[in-house]
Amino acid sequence: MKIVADENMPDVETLFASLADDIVRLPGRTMKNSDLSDADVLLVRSVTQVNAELLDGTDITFVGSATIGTDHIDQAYLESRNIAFHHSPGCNADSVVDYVLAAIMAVKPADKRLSELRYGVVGCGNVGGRLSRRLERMGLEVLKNDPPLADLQSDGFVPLTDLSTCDVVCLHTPLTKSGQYPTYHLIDEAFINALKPGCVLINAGRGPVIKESALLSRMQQANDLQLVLDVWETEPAVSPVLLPLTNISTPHIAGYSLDGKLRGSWMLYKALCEHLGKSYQAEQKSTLQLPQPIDLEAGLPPEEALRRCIAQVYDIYQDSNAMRQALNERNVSLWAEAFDQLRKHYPVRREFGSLVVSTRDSVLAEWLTACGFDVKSG
Ligand SMILES: NC(=O)C1=CN([C@@H]2O[C@H](COP(=O)(O)OP(=O)(O)OC[C@H]3O[C@@H](n4cnc5c(N)ncnc54)[C@H](O)[C@@H]3O)[C@@H](O)[C@H]2O)C=CC1
Ligand SMILES: O=C(O)C(=O)[C@H](O)COP(=O)(O)O
Repeated sequence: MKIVADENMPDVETLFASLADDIVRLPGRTMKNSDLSDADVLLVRSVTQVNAELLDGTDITFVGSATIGTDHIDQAYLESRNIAFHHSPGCNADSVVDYVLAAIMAVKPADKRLSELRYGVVGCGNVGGRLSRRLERMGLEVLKNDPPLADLQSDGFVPLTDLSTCDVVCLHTPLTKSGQYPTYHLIDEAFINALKPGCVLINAGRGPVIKESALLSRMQQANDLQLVLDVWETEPAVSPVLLPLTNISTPHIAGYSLDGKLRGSWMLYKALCEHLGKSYQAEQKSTLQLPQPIDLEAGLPPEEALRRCIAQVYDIYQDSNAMRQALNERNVSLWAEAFDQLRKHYPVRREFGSLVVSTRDSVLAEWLTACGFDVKSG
């Protein structure tokens, strides 16, 4: 069996060696039909468009995407050719939630406590659901918008327009252009113009969910939103006009904890084993080094404790500054390439849950557990 896999998927050789005679690694963005002529299995990330053009005439029987999102996959085509498809739902959801909490702490007004702000979450699945639960457990007020989920369980959701009263709005929908609730340009002029001055708008879902021209228009007229953009309408190309108007700008790395990436590869390994009727290890074993544990004195203000814990595992400004520097030192025509290079060479980042926090303060212990850390109290 021959596997062709994206070069940026970790652990493929270790996991899949026993299943394949040949494993070939290729850059995902430029994978083409002729690369797959004698392959049986294709493993991709979000940058490969998997469709008739890529697969017609090939003998691929299994496609795996080590991602949560599936907007790059023509699932109807795969079904029509009876090609099995699996992705990795939830694999990097905690990583995205960590990113959002780090972003909120980085850009929230210095004179406001977290509890003085109202939070809006659009899309409450794996990522938005976990984010909402963490925020609610932290005692914060959260307005949730998710029409497909609301249709199923009715309680606890509000219309999108209600979120214009929020101080922080986080976008976590898939990118869809059809169906009852399409998300393409969901965040349009009407929503953007209704946002409160000072609102923090965070997009760690998919770029085209925001109509960038409408965002640009508000920012050019009023420059009164705090923007945290991890995803971009035309990525890997980034708007050179929008970039300087953002507070935090990153190259689609919200889900790039090493934990999340390894989980994505593991989920595909498990799916392929099941597809082939082969047995596999019951659990994914982590060999990752833990971040330096942290001890927190009793009586520390909770937000200061959170700040120290986040600093131990993730510096979001480092990511943002790296992107700005890489783009600003190049001609705009080279930005797309630079964006992909930043993603390819992304440093090791661990999830909040990998940080062991010790404290005797039971209030802090409860709060930091809610924030997602591994707290040892007492
Ligand atoms: N920036 C990054 O690194 C990452 C981005 N993502 C993106 O985030 C998206 C969400 O991820 P998950 O939460 O795991 O997906 P999910 O499928 O678990 O949840 C998506 C939620 O969005 C809801 N939704 C769909 N249409 C909607 C609409 N019109 N308005 C409001 N809500 C709507 C769905 O009902 C569902 O509950 C992914 O599809 C992917 O595109 C995911 C991982 C990493
Ligand atoms: O899982 C998803 O969906 C994502 O957006 C991934 O974090 C994107 O990473 P790549 O697949 O583009 O490496």
